[in-house]
Amino acid sequence: MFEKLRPLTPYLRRYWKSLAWGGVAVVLYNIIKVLLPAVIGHAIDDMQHHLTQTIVLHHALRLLLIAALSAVFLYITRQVIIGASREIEFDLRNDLFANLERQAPVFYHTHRTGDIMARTTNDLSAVRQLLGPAIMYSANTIVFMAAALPFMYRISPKLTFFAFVPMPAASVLVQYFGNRIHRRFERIQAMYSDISAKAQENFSGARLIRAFAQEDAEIASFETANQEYIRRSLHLVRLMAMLWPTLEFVLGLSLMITLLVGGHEVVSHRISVGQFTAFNVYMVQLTWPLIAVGWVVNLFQRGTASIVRIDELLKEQPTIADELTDQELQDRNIRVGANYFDMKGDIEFRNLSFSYEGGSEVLHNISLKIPAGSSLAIVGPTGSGKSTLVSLIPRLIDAAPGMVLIDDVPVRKWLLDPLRQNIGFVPQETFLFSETIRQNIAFGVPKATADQVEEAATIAHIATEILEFPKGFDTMVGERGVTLSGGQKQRTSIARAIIRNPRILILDDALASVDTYTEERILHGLRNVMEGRTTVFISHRISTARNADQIAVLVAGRIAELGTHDELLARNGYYTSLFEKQRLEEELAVAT
Ligand SMILES: Nc1ncnc2c1ncn2[C@@H]1O[C@H](COP(=O)(O)OP(=O)(O)OP(=O)(O)O)[C@@H](O)[C@H]1O
Repeated sequence: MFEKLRPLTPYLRRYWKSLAWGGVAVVLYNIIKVLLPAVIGHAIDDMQHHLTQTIVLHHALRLLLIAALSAVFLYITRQVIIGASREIEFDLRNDLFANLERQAPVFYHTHRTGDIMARTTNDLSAVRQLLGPAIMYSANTIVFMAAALPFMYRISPKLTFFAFVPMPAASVLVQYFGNRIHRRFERIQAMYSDISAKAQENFSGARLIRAFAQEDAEIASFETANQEYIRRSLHLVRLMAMLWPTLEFVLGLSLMITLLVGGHEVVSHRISVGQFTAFNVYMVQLTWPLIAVGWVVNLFQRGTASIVRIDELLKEQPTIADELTDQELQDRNIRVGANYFDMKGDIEFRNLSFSYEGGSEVLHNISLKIPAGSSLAIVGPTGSGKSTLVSLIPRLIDAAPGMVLIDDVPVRKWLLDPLRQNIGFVPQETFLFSETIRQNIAFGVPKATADQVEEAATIAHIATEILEFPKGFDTMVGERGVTLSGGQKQRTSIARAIIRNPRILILDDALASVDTYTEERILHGLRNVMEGRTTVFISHRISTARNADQIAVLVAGRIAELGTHDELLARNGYYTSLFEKQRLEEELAVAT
């Protein structure tokens, strides 16, 4: 079990001072507490001999002092140990989030959000309980036992021996139940992850579920999962329900033995009534800690199951990360000096072939140069690999080394930060945060001024619509605010890319939801802003593509045609047929 706790070592080391102070407080608390039965025993013995008002008062004061001191040390124990457990939980949560934040986008395709959420909440809380209450109670139990045993032994070795006879049985029981609790708890947590994932998908997919009238089916399916969860939980409850009374029975057994053996010792005058009472008080004091062992074991088992699950996420290495060796970094710095982070914006795909993990090849032997300051439009049938191709530029996915280059340097030999800071990317699926429109546009540019935000919005042709909202740019978006239309979201997303003042702008079908008139005005604005910068845009519309310096037609992962609008029309291929089709559509639209 301790092997499984190894991931906690660095955190425990960080708070060793607090934990050491907690340890000192535990020792002092228990030393004080162990004096209580002795005082009671003396008081009772005194009652049988020479009891005076003063002696009673003395005993009472001693008890008061013990109560006061033990209260103080208990306070310190709880404050320090529970406090440290909260601090460790805080650090773990931060580390977890930071590691999740570094993962490549593909990580979130292969891991369910609900499962990740369950690990960062429920499991984290189980680990905190292990570090706080579980450690505190077990330390208290162990120290109190160690402190009380010499006192009990002094009263009567024989009585001590018999009183503790049932204890090995308790330890065997705890061990046996502990293993089973651990296994059951793991199964419960796995089910909890499933339920969280299901709930999360239902909330995100609310529109789809309503549109397909699948509420009842989803409720039924959720209930099935929930039933399985409760079934597994009740399994654990049954186990716990057996553990506690069994432990209590074992303790009852030892109290009975104490009475039998102790009574005999008193009758034969080997120990006094006071001593016998003190012994019983020790046994009673031991009852709760020993019963708590069952609970503590449960906390330990839950905590270890959870730390394993958390550690899996902590150990996850980002599949896309900086690949420059220190030597390469140094060489590059010397060669380019302070301008290392500067980018001209030349893009090249060199004999690029690409397949997603476990899948067949999506892009085949693509060679293409996009000179800095020029524009490239990519058109092609759906699923032909357009998004895949542009995602390789900011390394959202990685091709084999040397296949994608910027300024003649393979993208994998760029540092991720400067690479991505120089690229404005508008993905196919827009995502806005539940913040103000201003914050959404200024995302990644925290120092952006109000003027810059408005200017970016003007170029993206969204400013007028934003200013019509009662709170203008300070309007909240999403769950706590307005719902923007698909086209408004796209344009906000374009403004977000523009404000970064990127050397390379990539628009992945980012004008699909705006009408052709607005599209033309946005493109016109972009042409001015992107003067001397590189633009790559994917489109299904000829109207978007026609003015680009180069147009690439991608069919089934290969470049089928490449050239300017006029050159491609002259070839009479896919591009021409797309052009004819769209011209016909336009004519029909005008005619009707
Ligand atoms: N994350 C992924 N994992 C595995 N396969 C993927 C992934 N993303 C895309 N693909 C596959 O790669 C191929 C190309 O997809 P891609 O999204 O690049 O096409 P596209 O030309 O942009 O399509 P569209 O015009 O419909 O957006 C498709 O067959 C798709 O199923």
